[in-house]
Amino acid sequence: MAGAPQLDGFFKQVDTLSDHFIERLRKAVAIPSISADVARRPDVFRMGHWLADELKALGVQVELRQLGKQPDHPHLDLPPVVLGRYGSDKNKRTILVYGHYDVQPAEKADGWATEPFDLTVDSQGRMFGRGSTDDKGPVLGWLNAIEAHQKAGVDFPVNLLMCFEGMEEYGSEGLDELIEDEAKKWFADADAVCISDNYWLGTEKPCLTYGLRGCNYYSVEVSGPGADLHSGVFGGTAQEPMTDLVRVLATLVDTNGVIQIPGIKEQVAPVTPEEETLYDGISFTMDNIHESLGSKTTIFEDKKSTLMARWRYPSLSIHGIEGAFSQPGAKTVIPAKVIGKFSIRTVPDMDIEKTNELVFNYVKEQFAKLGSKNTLKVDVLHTGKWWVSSPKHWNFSAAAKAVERVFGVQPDFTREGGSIPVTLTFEQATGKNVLLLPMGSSTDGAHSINEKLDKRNYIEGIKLLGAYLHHVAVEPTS
Ligand SMILES: C[C@H](N)C(=O)N[C@@H](Cc1c[nH]cn1)C(=O)O
Ligand SMILES: [Zn+2]
Ligand SMILES: [Zn+2]
Repeated sequence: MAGAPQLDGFFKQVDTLSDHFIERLRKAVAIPSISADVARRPDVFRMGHWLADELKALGVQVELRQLGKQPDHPHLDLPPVVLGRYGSDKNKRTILVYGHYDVQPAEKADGWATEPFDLTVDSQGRMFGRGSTDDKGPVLGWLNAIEAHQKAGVDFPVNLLMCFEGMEEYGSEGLDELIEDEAKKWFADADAVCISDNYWLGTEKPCLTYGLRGCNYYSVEVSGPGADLHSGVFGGTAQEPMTDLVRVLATLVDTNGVIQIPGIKEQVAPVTPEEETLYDGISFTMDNIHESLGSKTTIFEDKKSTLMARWRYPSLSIHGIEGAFSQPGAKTVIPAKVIGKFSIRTVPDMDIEKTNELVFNYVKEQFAKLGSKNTLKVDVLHTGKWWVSSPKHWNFSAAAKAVERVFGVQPDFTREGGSIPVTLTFEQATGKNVLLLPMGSSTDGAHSINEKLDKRNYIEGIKLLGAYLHHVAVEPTS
């Protein structure tokens, strides 16, 4: 292959250092940096500082940016954004990478087979631990790639800018403003952006991702009694907030995922003839989704409808009820105030504000129909817009060559059902192409119990990130 970067020395070094890289992931997973849990905020800070120290030890220039207080908790400091710069050679391209060091909540009692913050490697090379795949493994992938270059004595092919945040799982509070602020400062030299924070469609074939759904997250509060009540004393005499709430929540979506709120589906962009032909070529089977779902309870029986439902149609999920009795046993309480949480994954051409208005009006209407004397409050907790770009850019062609080099296959070009709201912000603020380059696979269980990252995905993923940087350094401008 003429002009192909020499990568053997780097690859060999990654293999040599694999145990060390797993130990680095073990240390990261051990810090329970749960952004949604106020009590864990010191751990989120600890994680940000640990990451900054690891970067400094590798010779990366690091600055921590403070983002002020958290809007919905005015006394709580937001964790710092870790900015890094490695290299400043005017003759090299500059790549900006983003990731997050916060994680979803996790407790052994949720049903984990192992301690969630104790990385546990089984005989099949599955590394279980909260954040292993989302997103500590991929974030450390960049650090590991730097270290392997240093130890192999291989010149680092690009200048690397880094932006690692600690609030992604809580809606990336404060980050949009920072990105806009730094677009002409810390990020000014960026030629392209790469984000490693999503997953392959299956377990064997890597993919490059050019689209994400957005996320509008809502709360519905129903209150009435002055305090929690005895259901024997007050049952049948007091109007119960929980009864009202479950009836309202039940009107949002049906068993087949059809959103019942008028005006939502009307905003969805029509399927084009070009798009119709796209799905057949994607390496994805119903077995893939059944495996990652852990059951055969899919809404659709065919691949195309399933992919379309994940990528290009909105979905509404009900997540939980704050204030409701949820412990084992049979407590006979009537909760005085309950807050239901649900979110809508949004797609082109849905508008955030229009969607909020439709949701608020619908929820209020449904509550009014109950004729309850209780009080309803509906609110939006956070929003993030959908993102779709073109994969016809040198950033993507370089990544495709890197995939072929490391895995010996051509990647699929995919969209993602999840959301990384700052992707669009990076694209708009820097004016540069953004590529999503996932490390983990479809069975990793991000956000779920027993989250894991396969050792193969981690180690080959480090090679992939490094190979991408080599290819992107020499890829002709398209
Ligand atoms: C895809 C990414 N790894 C992820 O998990 N993103 C979250 C972002 C989010 C949106 N609201 C709260 N967090 C997700 O898609 O749920
Ligand atoms: Zn993530
Ligand atoms: Zn996540």
